[in-house]
Amino acid sequence: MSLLARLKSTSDLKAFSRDELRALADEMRARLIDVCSRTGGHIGAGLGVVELTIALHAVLDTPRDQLVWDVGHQGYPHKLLTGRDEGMETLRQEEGISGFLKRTESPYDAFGAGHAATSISAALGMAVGRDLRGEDFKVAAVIGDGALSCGLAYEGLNNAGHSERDIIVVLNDNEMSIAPNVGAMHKYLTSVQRNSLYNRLRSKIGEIADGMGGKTGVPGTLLRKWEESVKAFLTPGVLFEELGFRYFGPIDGHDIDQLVDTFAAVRELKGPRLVHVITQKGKGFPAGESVEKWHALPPGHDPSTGKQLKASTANPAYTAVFGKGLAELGTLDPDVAVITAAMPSGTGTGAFAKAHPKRFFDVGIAEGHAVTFAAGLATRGVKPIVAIYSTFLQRGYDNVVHDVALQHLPVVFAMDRAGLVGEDGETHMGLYDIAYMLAVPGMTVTAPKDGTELLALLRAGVEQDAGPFCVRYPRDVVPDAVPDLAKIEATPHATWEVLRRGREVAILAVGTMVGPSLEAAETLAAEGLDVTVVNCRYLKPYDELTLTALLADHRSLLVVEEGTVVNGFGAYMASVVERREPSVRVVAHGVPDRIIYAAPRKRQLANCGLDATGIAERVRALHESEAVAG
Ligand SMILES: Cc1ncc(C[n+]2csc(CCOP(=O)(O)OP(=O)(O)O)c2C)c(N)n1
Ligand SMILES: CC(=O)[C@@H](O)[C@H](O)COP(=O)(O)O
Ligand SMILES: [Mg+2]
Repeated sequence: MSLLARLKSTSDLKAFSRDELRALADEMRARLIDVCSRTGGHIGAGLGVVELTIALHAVLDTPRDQLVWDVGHQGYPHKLLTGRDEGMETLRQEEGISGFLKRTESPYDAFGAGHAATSISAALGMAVGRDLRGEDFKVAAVIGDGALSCGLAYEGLNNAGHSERDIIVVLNDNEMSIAPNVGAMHKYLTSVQRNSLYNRLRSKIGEIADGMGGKTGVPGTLLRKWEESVKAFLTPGVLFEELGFRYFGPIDGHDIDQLVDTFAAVRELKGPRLVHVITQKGKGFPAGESVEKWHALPPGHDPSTGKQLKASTANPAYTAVFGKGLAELGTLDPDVAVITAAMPSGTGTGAFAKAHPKRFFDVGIAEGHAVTFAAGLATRGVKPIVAIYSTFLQRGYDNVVHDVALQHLPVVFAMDRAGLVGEDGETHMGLYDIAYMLAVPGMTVTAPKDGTELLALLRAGVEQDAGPFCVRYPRDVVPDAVPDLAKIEATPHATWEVLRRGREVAILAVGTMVGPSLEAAETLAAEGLDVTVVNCRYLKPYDELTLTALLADHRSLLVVEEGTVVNGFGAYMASVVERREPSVRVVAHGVPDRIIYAAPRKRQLANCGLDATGIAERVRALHESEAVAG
């Protein structure tokens, strides 16, 4: 029987020998590599924390003790140990095991996440809640070195450090974010970690102590004090100790003995303490460790090489089109600068970074900072493009309003992964950007219907200097063949495109919804219902002339958008039309006001009625209700 199969609860780990724990780690790695080759997912982070996960569950009394994982993308080994081994075959699938941790999935998942750097704050809240209610358990947060580039992590450390609460922070330091980690904190951690002087002194102290009969007795105590002060100078302990934490480490995150012994000792202490653990991201992946590509892999890959088994015949992704166009734009316009918040590959900005390294900035997982930094650049005549996922820009919303919009600064927001994102599920949905950007005074809000229009809108954003400008595009492939950026002209400001002329009902389609709306219109035409289809590439400011013309010869408008229906473009158009032509009915058709969970993107679109079938159905219903109303 495999060791994993023997494990009925995490408390069984306490009876495992150290050799069994090591064998369990090997078994878990093999299982993760195998299962992820079919399901895809965040393989790299999990492989790096196999021993760490085993040690934490072996020492802590989970789920009574609260174990909080930052982001949750490294939670696969935790899932294996907490009753979800079999379910792993459904990882990231509809109604399957989530790719992140979820309170509804298991009592072992103390706190849900998907966005970075929430763990320390959440753990402190739990520790304070425990104390207020007079309860007795431990709370531990595991946070990565990448997440330490995020301001929220310091807010948590700052608050926890001098609180005197009983809380353990485990810093999982693998020198990687998704890409290699960046920033001063990263340099500090690695310079200390690699400090051979400390490592040499530490072993020297050990030798001397052995010669004196160990570290007990008066000379031994002195030696230990000396070691502590050497450590204070040469390890990151100083920084964390100044913040109010007792610091332990750095320790080898793949050495079960060191991990279990350290956590066992640290668990018994009180107050804020931080254990610094050094790990290898992707450890044991047959094709090598610590590689950015192994952060996440698609389903159906070769477990020994990470390569996709079936070559894709699909068109390029919007991200790839954007990335290529961006690099070309950087060549045409020397004032363009690009900013990413730790997502260089995800946002496709690698080609720009390579071609124009001085104008490329990876600021770490620091979305708010990225936005305000861009605002600063814009004050000096630089043309900043913030390439960011829609979901992560939520972190920078105050900065968008306060630092960019109120000062009318021409910052371009290239919002990738806007709309339904598929298997990452609810934490990563880009469903709110239309609503939150439309609400910002002076913000130009746009969405392209295809790759060519994406680049045309990008040009429009960079060529204007009136104020902030955003363009949203999906986690999908483009429907068209895209020419070089130099051959594409900027989309004229505040214009729509009437793609099909009909009567009675006009579909106002936003971005990705243009294609399926045209398809729906063809189906409806075959049934004798002739509808107008408009590509509303500018959501704000909208096209006054075209709207006026539509209001003159249509009885109703169906606004179709891949974003929340609450306060989206449909709601905006309804308020505009109500003032201008109250006899025309406006109906919003977007993502319903509920949480959308993991599933293939196509299924998510269909479930929301945002495919040709769903749109046609909605038009029919609208037309029928108009007919009844006379
Ligand atoms: C707010 C936010 N921005 C960006 C991301 C995308 N992201 C997911 S994991 C990750 C890297 C995290 O690095 P680290 O904390 O060191 O964990 P590791 O993957 O190295 O284990 C990033 C940037 C995110 N999840 N949340
Ligand atoms: C964990 C995390 O936040 C990222 O790794 C995210 O899952 C990337 O999403 P994409 O796969 O859409 O780039
Ligand atoms: Mg890391």
